[in-house]
Amino acid sequence: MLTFKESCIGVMKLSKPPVNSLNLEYLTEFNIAIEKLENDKSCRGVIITSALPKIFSAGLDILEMYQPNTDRLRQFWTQVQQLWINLYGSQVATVAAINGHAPAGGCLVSLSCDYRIMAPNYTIGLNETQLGIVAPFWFSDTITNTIGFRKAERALQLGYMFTTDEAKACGLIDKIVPPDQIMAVAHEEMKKMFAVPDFARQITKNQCRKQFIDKLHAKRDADTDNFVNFITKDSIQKAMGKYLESLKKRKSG
Ligand SMILES: CCCCCCCCCC/C=C/CC(=O)SCCNC(=O)CCNC(=O)[C@H](O)C(C)(C)COP(=O)(O)OP(=O)(O)OC[C@H]1O[C@@H](n2cnc3c(N)ncnc32)[C@H](O)[C@@H]1OP(=O)(O)O
Repeated sequence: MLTFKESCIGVMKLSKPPVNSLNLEYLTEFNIAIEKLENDKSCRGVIITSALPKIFSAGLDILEMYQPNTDRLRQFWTQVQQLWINLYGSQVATVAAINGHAPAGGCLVSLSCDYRIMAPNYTIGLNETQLGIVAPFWFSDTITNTIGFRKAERALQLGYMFTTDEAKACGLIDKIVPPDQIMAVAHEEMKKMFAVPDFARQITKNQCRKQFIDKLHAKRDADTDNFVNFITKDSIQKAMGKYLESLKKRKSG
């Protein structure tokens, strides 16, 4: 993770080649970095983007979920939950500068921010069902809160990956920006949020989001148990094995 501060704005650049997949170590690093910025009194905003060309993040590292060690799998999921709690509940203003594809966990990271700008000709969405897995309730809550129930239900059922244009049309992202302008526009959007007194913006954000974060807090252990029981099922392992094979075939084909 490349993290630096530009005045009162923290910039986090995901930099885990080849595709910024989020494994246990990288999620832990991500959480530490966001918590550090959150606790820095001089930091009012955070921009999340990718240091890699063409990929914002490929989402959760599928290799963590394929033929897993159960203890590690639990730790992995705890870090995924924590990242969502940290980002969705963040008191600083957050902008996702989506400069590449953003499937599944990559989409969730961006949906957890306050504002999303995206470069053209990429794809974004919660594609979990295409892997034969199910987005947990807090993933669904997050997309539903962004694009509304009907569109979210349809997109989740299909595991639909939106083009940048489609994402803009349904409100999954807020603005389409050429890649060379994405950081400049992220700063402009940040300034718009800074024009509102921090405490008023923060209380409003809490009013909108707290109930969803509280829901995960209340069910956190059960959510981890569900995840581990679900992922370790033979049928789910088979589906994930097939998906990994299809990724490799696509590459060679
Ligand atoms: C009631 C029941 C409740 C139960 C609750 C259960 C909850 C379960 C929910 C679990 C949630 C999961 C969320 C996720 O994030 S799952 C991950 C989904 N991600 C994807 O599907 C992305 C797949 N990848 C791609 O589409 C493409 O790789 C790309 C990102 C568009 C990039 O394409 P590109 O052509 O540039 O690159 P390659 O495809 O050649 O990939 C390069 C190598 O990287 C490997 N790879 C890609 N993505 C991942 C990944 N997510 N994890 C691990 N590895 C990945 C790919 O296989 C290549 O590897 P190789 O070089 O070794 O062949």
